[in-house]
Amino acid sequence: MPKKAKLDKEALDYHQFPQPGKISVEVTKPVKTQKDLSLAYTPGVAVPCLKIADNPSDAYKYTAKKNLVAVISNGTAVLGLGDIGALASKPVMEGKSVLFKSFSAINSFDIEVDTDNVDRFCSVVSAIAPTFGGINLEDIKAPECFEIEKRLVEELDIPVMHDDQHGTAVISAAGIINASKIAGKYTEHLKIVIVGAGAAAISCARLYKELGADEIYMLDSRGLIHEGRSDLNHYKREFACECWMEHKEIFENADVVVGLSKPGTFTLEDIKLMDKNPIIFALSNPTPEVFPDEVKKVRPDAIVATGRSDFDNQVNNVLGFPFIFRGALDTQAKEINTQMKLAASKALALLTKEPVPEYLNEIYGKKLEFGKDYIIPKPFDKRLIVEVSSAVAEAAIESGSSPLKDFDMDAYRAELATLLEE
Ligand SMILES: NC(=O)C1=CN([C@@H]2O[C@H](COP(=O)(O)OP(=O)(O)OC[C@H]3O[C@@H](n4cnc5c(N)ncnc54)[C@H](OP(=O)(O)O)[C@@H]3O)[C@@H](O)[C@H]2O)C=CC1
Ligand SMILES: CC(=O)C(=O)O
Ligand SMILES: [Mg+2]
Repeated sequence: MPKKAKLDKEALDYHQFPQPGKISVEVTKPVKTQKDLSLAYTPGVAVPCLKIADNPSDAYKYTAKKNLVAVISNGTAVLGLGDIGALASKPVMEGKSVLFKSFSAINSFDIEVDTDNVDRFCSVVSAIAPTFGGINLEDIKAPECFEIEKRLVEELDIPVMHDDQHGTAVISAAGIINASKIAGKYTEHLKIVIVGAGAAAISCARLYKELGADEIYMLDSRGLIHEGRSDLNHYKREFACECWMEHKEIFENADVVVGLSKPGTFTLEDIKLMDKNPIIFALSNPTPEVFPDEVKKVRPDAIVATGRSDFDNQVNNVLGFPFIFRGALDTQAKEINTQMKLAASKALALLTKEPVPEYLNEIYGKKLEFGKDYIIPKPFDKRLIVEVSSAVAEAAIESGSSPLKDFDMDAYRAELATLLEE
């Protein structure tokens, strides 16, 4: 059987057996006796209900809210598959819930909302928000995603983050910090081309600017985004360069290309034009813009990353949202701000340079060492929860997003280290 057909069959079997889907709900209190039932359900359950009615913050004390995040999509930009609808997005959203639980011990439900109307979507999400400690928006297309996130952040008193925007920005920024070091370049001097101008691309460009990069060229399905175009929304206009230029000129001597679009939107010919040690992030999922083995043939000096789990350098938001929400939930942060995102990027970049524990070398079947083929940590690295979540928590407190004052960071790090113990 061809390799692709074999993987397709394995993926379907994985999702179907032994029972359909990837998540279930577990009960955390004893429910074995009449007494248990009278505590868990009526009459006992009325007592915490009335406490919460008197004091809403008691919901964090008596319910699962504190450690529960909703993964919510309307299915309009599912991976790079496009607008396949709410129901068809469910395997991805269940998958995000799996990653929350597996990598940061956060409970999560996936919720697929069948509407592409911004008002309707926002009113559904804000109506169900009391259940949750945080909201992870996923795979909602641009430009609607920007308005949706803005409104929900303003309206709700729990952290709300659109993962495709900020998770992707945090991880790719960490990748750029490390790859530019390996390439012998400064982030401030990079010429960066971003192919795609949607949810992920716009937010990535904003965070790269925070890192000091200011030569950024962005392309959408109609080509270069420049001031002469009359078809740009104001999100794209933020990254319009002054003048139109030829496609060839955009890639000439570029240091970095970040693909956040779909397969085939830039080519090996484009990559050949780039500066020495080019950094190629082909991040579209499941099929990258270009494949690493093809890039390596034309540019052996390239540092290449994809969003996939089956190549080196997985630049994927799986390294972000579990740990960002962990730090935000634990500090009761009201929002996930730029300081928290930058702290996450820097923690990821730093962790990559540390010696890799032996269990990870075993999982990946090779010795992992900071360099061209290891620019970013691996998702199974159990140090991520400690390093990234504590960095996010610290930034939440320092930036004032968290109301907590006397937070014991050493004790918190020690607690984080125990969360993934079997
Ligand atoms: N690795 C990772 O962690 C992540 C990867 N991604 C990937 O990024 C991609 C985009 O996701 P997202 O931003 O959410 O989706 P959006 O739908 O918001 O954006 C898609 C963008 O791709 C652009 N595009 C389409 N065709 C071309 C083309 N020929 N040349 C240049 N740009 C083109 C669209 O242009 P136009 O505006 O003109 O329609 C649009 O700006 C997906 O493949 C997704 O899997 C996303 C998040 C995380
Ligand atoms: C990884 C991810 O969130 C995406 O490709 O949409
Ligand atoms: Mg996504």
